[in-house]
Amino acid sequence: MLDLIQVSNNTTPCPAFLPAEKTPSLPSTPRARCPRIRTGKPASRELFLLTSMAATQGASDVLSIDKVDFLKLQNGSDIRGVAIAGVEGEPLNLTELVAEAIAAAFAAWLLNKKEADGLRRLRISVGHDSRISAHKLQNAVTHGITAVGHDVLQFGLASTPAMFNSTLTEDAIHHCPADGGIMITASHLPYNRNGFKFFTSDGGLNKTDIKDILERASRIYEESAHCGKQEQTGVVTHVDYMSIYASDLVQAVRKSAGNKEKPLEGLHIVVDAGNGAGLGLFPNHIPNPEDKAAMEAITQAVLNNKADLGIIFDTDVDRSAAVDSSGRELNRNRLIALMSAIVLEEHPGTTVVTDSVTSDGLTVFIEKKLGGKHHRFKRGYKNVIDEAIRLNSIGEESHLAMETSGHGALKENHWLDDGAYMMVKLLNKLAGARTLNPNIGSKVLTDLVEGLEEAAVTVEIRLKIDQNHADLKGGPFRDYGESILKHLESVISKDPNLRKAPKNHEGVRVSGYGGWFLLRLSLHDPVLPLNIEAQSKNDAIKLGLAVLAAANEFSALDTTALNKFLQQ
Ligand SMILES: O=P(O)(O)OC[C@H]1O[C@H](O)[C@H](O)[C@@H](O)[C@@H]1O
Repeated sequence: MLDLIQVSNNTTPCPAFLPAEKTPSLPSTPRARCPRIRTGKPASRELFLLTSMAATQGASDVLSIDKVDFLKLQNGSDIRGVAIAGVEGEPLNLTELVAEAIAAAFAAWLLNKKEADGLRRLRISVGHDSRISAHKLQNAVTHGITAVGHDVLQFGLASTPAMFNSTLTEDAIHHCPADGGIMITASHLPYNRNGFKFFTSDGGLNKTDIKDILERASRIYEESAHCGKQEQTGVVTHVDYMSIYASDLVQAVRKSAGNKEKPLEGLHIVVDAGNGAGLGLFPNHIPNPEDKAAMEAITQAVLNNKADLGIIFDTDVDRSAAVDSSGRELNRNRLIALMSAIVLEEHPGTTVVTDSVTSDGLTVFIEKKLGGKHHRFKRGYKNVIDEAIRLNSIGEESHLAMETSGHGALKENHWLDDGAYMMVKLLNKLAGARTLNPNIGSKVLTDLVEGLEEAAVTVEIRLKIDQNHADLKGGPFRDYGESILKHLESVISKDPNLRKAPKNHEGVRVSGYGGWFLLRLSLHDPVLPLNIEAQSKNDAIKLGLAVLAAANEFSALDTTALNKFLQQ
């Protein structure tokens, strides 16, 4: 299903859009020389009048743009910003013009990478989730790419894993593989945010690549203020890629049931598809399988409908979780245990890489019950996946990388961070079991996590660092956070009831009172998340008090949330 919507071919691209190293230098005092540019606001706020890139705004030839700190849009290996105005304290910073510059920067970055293969004209797939800012950003991204002479495959509503997959699919009729893919999403974040994830056939881009792209985007954004209106020279093609991707997933389930056409026939499965499609405002709950309200909603739907299984995704389908017919949640540690059971059946002895907040019970389950190895690494889905890839490269076999957040990737699926594929693995198991016993339901899945020890009390408390506090002496919050962790470590070493975890890759993880805690720095925010698991509230309080004793020494750390937990 192809729909060619636009072709043109002329005009010299604005130098701002050329790859960074080829950009001719602009006059040193461009604003004085360019007749189109005048400033009407104080220099400190640098307001340019911009004529180029205006097409997607539907604006007149002249519009104004604020100076933007592009690097602030980096969120690890993603780009995130505010795309809808109106939420107090969250000013708009992901405008269409910013999005255009970022897309042009990605194209320049990708061209640099692909030039070695002789590629001059790129094909970039663009998809989006259900947010209300999706269309305007899709148009902006498309314009940013076509204005520099590359082609766009517009997929429309798509999932993040599908965008990566489009760089691997061999399908000339649908113009695949794409040289690169852009997913417009802010994952499970609130409706006013949006952002980008970028892919090549090597996987998702890493932090260094994102920084490079944002630096290029910043130059493009500022320099484009001096150019005339850009004509789009690239071709835009609409491709119904989700049908291709979905049919691959359906084939996988059929195959696991001996190529039966309808292996799940008769089962009643409830799906919560991120709770935003169509509206994009997430009216019922945050679309996140880690979120309590989200899990309660899908559990209730399963019970009310007497369904056999419930499945829940986040908005861009890279996170997922399930609920069995009795309403038992299969998320967080339980979902990792379940996936480990499935993967270890296929690959005995393999290493399962997880994030840092996984439970001690999970280690025992993977190692003692399943005969695998649990490698507890850092938080962050990209960290976990990259670590699994690294282990394989040094000869340690690993087939599964998962986070308690519901992100997960399998070696057999190109290490694609894919919530839908995780659920397909569960459905495969179910479909396979039903070929032997047509009456079997989701109990076959629940039985696989039998024996997983779980703590009676599980909490995550997020302690904020006040970045403007005098205690930080103007320094970065990360340094302050590190000094808190260091101090905690020394306090712990003097407490005979507590033991630091022998192997630990992130923060301070400590066992004691029959449970454990982990205090670490958030990947992105000025926050120290504290996870505690214990067999009773009393034991959890003892662990919490040990943290509080160290934390109290640091006046820029807000311990209100911890105090509240301790007093409950
Ligand atoms: O470090 P935190 O603030 O808890 O955030 C950690 C989370 O950040 C992002 O959402 C990543 O996509 C997740 O993979 C990660 O788990």
